[in-house]
Amino acid sequence: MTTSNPILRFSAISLFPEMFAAVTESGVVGRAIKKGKVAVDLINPRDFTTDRHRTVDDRPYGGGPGMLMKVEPLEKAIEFAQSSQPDGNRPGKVIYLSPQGEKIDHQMVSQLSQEEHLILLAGRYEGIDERLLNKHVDLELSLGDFVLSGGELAAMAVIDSVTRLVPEVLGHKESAEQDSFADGLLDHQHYTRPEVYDGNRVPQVLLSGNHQVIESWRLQQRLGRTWLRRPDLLARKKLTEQEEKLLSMFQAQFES
Ligand SMILES: COc1ccccc1CNc1ccc(C(N)=O)cn1
Repeated sequence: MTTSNPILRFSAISLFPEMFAAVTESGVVGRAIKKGKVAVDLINPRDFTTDRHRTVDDRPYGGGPGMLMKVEPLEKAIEFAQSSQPDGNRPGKVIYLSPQGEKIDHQMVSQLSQEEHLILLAGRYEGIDERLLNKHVDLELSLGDFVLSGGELAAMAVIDSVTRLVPEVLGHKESAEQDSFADGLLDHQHYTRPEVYDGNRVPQVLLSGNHQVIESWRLQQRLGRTWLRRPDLLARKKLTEQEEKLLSMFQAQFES
């Protein structure tokens, strides 16, 4: 079935393409694919091997533990992904997920959501040959300072977070804008039924029906929680006069 031109196309290059069913067959990404808003192609370097054993790993020069991804199959997979770009469009951006990459944050995700074609390279073993990286990779990105056994989970995190920001994917655009980090602050607390849970009541302000007071309380909680938990984020944010006032009231209560 040919979909109308998706807004954004992902090509995931991975030795374990079946892992991507976790995002392509459910939730926001699954629905966006059904709606033809995004597409996710799966490309397996093993399909580009020429030896009888379909070898995809290779030994590291200089010895040491572990293997690397074999250069030829991987390069052919990348070139295949790039060739699958409709004519006249900008070439796909090749992103390599690795612990050595630039830390991903909302700004980066937002920039990526403007692209037309993202080629995500999920590494396995100890990684890839540096010369292949220098030749083909446009952006090396990391989810954080920890090691996964493969880049697939990191690639799926990119697919999910970027897809949320593609216009009309979330339907009620609201929640993407309301996502924490969207404006550099953490999210406020959330409450739902029952009104009294485990002896704790829902904050009265949320039951008041006064939307102006509720919005102000929520903003104050976002400012206060960011101050308490992520002062690094707060330091990067220019606060309005109203925000300054709300935060200082929060700090006064906190320190009283
Ligand atoms: C030993 O694994 C590797 C070694 C080198 C490169 C890629 C991998 C694949 N693993 C990854 C990938 C990404 C992240 C991250 N922090 O984004 C963590 N692990």
